[in-house]
Amino acid sequence: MVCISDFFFCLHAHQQLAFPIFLLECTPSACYIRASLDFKTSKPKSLSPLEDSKMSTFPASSASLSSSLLPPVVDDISCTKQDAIRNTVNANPSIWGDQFLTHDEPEDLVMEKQVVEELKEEVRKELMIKASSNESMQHRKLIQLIDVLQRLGISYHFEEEIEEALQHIYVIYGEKWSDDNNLQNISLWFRLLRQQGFNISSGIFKNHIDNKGNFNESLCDDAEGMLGLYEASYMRVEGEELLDDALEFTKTHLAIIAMDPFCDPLLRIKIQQALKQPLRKRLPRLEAVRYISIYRQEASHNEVLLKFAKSDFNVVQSMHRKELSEICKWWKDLDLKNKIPYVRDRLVEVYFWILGIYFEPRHSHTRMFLLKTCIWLVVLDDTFDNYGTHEELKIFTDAVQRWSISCLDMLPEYMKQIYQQLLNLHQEMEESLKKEGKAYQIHYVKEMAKELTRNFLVEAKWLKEKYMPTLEEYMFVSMVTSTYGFVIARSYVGMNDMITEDTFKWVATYPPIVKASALICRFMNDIVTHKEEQERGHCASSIECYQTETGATEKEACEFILKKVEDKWKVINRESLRPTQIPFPLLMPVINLARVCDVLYKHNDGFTHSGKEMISHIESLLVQPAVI
Ligand SMILES: CC(C)=CCC/C(C)=C/COP(=O)(O)OP(=O)(O)O
Ligand SMILES: [Mg+2]
Repeated sequence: MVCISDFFFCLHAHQQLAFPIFLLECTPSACYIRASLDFKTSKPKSLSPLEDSKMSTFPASSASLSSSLLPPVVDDISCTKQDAIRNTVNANPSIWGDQFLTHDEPEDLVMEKQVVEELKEEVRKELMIKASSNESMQHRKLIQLIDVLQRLGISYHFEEEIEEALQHIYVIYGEKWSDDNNLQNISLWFRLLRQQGFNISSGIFKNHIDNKGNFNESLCDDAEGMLGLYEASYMRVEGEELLDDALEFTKTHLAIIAMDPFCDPLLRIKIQQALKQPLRKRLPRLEAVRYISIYRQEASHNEVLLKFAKSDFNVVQSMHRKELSEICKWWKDLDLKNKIPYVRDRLVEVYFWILGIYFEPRHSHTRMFLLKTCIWLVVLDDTFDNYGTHEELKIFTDAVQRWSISCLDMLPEYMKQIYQQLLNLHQEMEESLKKEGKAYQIHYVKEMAKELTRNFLVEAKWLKEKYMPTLEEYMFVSMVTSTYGFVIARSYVGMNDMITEDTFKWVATYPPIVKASALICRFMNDIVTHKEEQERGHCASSIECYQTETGATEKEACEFILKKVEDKWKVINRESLRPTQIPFPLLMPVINLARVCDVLYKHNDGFTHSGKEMISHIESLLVQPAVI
């Protein structure tokens, strides 16, 4: 009999918190908990604030944790009777079936690729001509061109040129946008520069305020200007009251304009879409689909840009379909859908999520690694949140901390494959990174996986002990279990040469922008999933924590949490202003991850239960070609 008696201390990346997980005794075929070092009775000296918190009563739903028959897959686990209490909620099957398993390249792809290559150079020239000019008229056209390129989803071809062009604009107009008093142009200048991380003052908008401090009512006649100001105001940081006011003012008046029966139909659509979701929160790839259809209706549209955007979209879509088909085959071979049926089969939705982080062809390799580990993440989340018993989860967490194939024997049968996959995926990536001299990166992502399971285990413990954390305690743990730190670190693996060891160290400390993105995900997810989760048995969410702490109603709690989401966006905006702690382009996955939540979790849990809107998003990215 092999005996392993061990303490594990959970070290949070930067807070240096420590607490024991458990004491184990294992045999190769069976494993059980010999003694559990309870948080309340076995505190080591340096404890997490979580451990010192008072335990309060948690209103567990009567429907929670139903004792049920174990499926055959776990029959051979030796565990105590109480360990066998598990949730058995099975997820709805994927709505996509085998639709994405194969992919045939469209016949006209070769031609589309040719169009892209030809038009790319034409657009590049135009960009360079405008960027090298000293005339303010050309500069006006330059920022309009950059805006269109970004919205059409083709700016990734010209990242260096756009960076240089905006640098140039910043040097000339860092304080004030030319003599042009046109609100649409000022707003565009402001938004583009802020989006690119240039710290320009919002004071310029004071010109549009009367002596009582209100925005001039005359602006209401300038719908395009108001639309521009509305989009610009979403670049606000904490304390920018002027932009808070601008947002309220434009929201109110744009809604009135859109209701006017004489409003131009295209303008009405643009306003309605903007009010539904501001540009700052839109996913670039979805924006490309939307904007191609809007732009072609604009009288002033440029035919070359439109053609280029359409062909490029279709070329990239075909590449995405190839990636997805590869992943579908991998997933089918693993057969986890049948082996562990409690897991949500949300392959396509995960792919959508990853495309939200980056869609560009150059990230294909990293995207595939990220994709596989994120699919694994859903398996992990459902194991912790749904199927695994507390004791099994402790064993699993321990095995992840040890990260060794020798741990396989201590795991319950159904967990073996999950664990094996974890090791395989990282092994595979490590080998590929070694060739590029970047193997060190794997160490950091492994550490974040360990941290993630430790925090998942804290939540499992809260549930088991019916413990109600304070909102602050909850945020501390749940920003990690949002999985965004884990995902952001992975999005950097093999990404490009800007990535250094410091990049990974940076993510691991959850700097403000990472924390903000993670909490946006956590809060938006909580608002739409907390009811269903509480019914099936889940640790308290931010909604329950806040309600318990303040006596607020559920509606009030949701409003409070939603307000926090807006505050976190202000943090993202502030933290993306230069000088940034890591190179500005590396912040894009962090920002995009926050954007994904505004699509997935705005009205319901679009990830778990793909509704009409999500289906339409996924189809527009992966099924329907762009047409003009
Ligand atoms: C690409 C990414 C980031 C994938 C993550 C998938 C995932 C775990 C979603 C949240 O599920 P949930 O609603 O069950 O979350 P939680 O259990 O944290 O509430
Ligand atoms: Mg979950």
